[in-house]
Amino acid sequence: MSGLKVGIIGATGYGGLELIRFLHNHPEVEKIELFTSSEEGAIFSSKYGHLLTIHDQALKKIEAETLSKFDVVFTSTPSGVTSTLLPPLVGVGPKLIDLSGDYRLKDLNEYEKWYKKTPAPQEIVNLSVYGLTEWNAGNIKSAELIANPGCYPTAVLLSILPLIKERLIDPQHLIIDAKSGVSGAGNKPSQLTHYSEMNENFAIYKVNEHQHIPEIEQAIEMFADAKTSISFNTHLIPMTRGILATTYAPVLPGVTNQQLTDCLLETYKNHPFVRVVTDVASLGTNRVKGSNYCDIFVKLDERTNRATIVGVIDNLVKGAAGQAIQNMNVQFDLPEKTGLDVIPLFI
Ligand SMILES: NC(=O)C1=CN([C@@H]2O[C@H](COP(=O)(O)OP(=O)(O)OC[C@H]3O[C@@H](n4cnc5c(N)ncnc54)[C@H](OP(=O)(O)O)[C@@H]3O)[C@@H](O)[C@H]2O)C=CC1
Ligand SMILES: CC(=O)N[C@@H](CCC(=O)OP(=O)(O)O)C(=O)O
Repeated sequence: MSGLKVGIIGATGYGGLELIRFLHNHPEVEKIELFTSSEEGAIFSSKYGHLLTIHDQALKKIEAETLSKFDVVFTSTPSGVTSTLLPPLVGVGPKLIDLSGDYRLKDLNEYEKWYKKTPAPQEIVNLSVYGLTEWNAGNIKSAELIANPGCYPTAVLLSILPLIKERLIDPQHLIIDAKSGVSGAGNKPSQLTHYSEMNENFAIYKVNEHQHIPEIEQAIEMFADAKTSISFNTHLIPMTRGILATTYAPVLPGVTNQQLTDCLLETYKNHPFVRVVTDVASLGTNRVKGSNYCDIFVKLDERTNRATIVGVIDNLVKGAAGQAIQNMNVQFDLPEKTGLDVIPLFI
């Protein structure tokens, strides 16, 4: 299908801006309209000067009637918003792709516990499809509502799922240590992201309480058929974009380094956005910056019989807007790279 009409709710946020950047060059997208909850009528390029002459349109009010006429509606809003915003739009026309955490957790008690918000109706959560593209394309294809994965879960899951599924590592003792750039926290200022407190600082936050813990555990059960309790912690790095997540996992008896690497290569041989890096010198956030790539790496520590597994993404692209558009491509039978085939920024 070509000539897609796309609406973006939360266009003024960081995820929204990245959706616009990629959809602007998407050959099958004919029209992009931008919706706001707080700045109706504002000219978008007067808020974001880098879009001058490119997106000079006025921001529109969020109305179900207007949105129902689009082919796709992306929502890039804080958690707790789409749980009430999206149910009236389900099944009335547009494919819905939600970048927030509101539809990712199937157990509503878990959602309430980790997000501390009122959950969406269970029947709508039940029909939502988890949008980890490389692992769920079959279901994504026909989904009415996609729960786009969180940024950390994307980096973690793409790197560890193949090794758990092939029973090369022990899922019961996973220790995951993840670091993120500041754009992961969105554009709303906070104490955590305050420049003078974040710059030249390296901090741990949400210790043992990060909302992505149940999401990662749910996906390990869903895609690799293993129930597990992970240790997962997150750190803020004084840079704008990027996530690097390192998992430490015991390998099962007799497993070799070559088997671990071969498993990743085999799993992703037909997936253009996941690159298996074998030279660690080529691994880092600037190798994926601005792009939809996820770079992964594994190395066995023969002294401890533990594997060190690394996943690297740009949190705003593969961790948010890029994966959301990759999912749209799957839904509309387009090659996954359509509109996303850009080279990382590197420098
Ligand atoms: N930043 C990242 O790296 C990632 C973010 N996410 C998730 O994606 C979502 C968006 O993140 P991000 O873009 O960083 O966040 P931002 O804070 O940058 O932007 C969120 C936008 O949501 C809109 N908004 C706020 N309240 C409401 C409301 N009540 N109704 C409708 N719209 C509202 C605002 O626009 P306006 O005032 O114009 O309506 C705002 O610009 C979040 O749920 C986040 O957790 C997921 C993966 C990665
Ligand atoms: C650096 C930073 O603060 N990152 C955010 C990522 C938030 C996110 O993407 O979370 P949901 O989509 O699950 O709400 C965090 O750690 O909470």
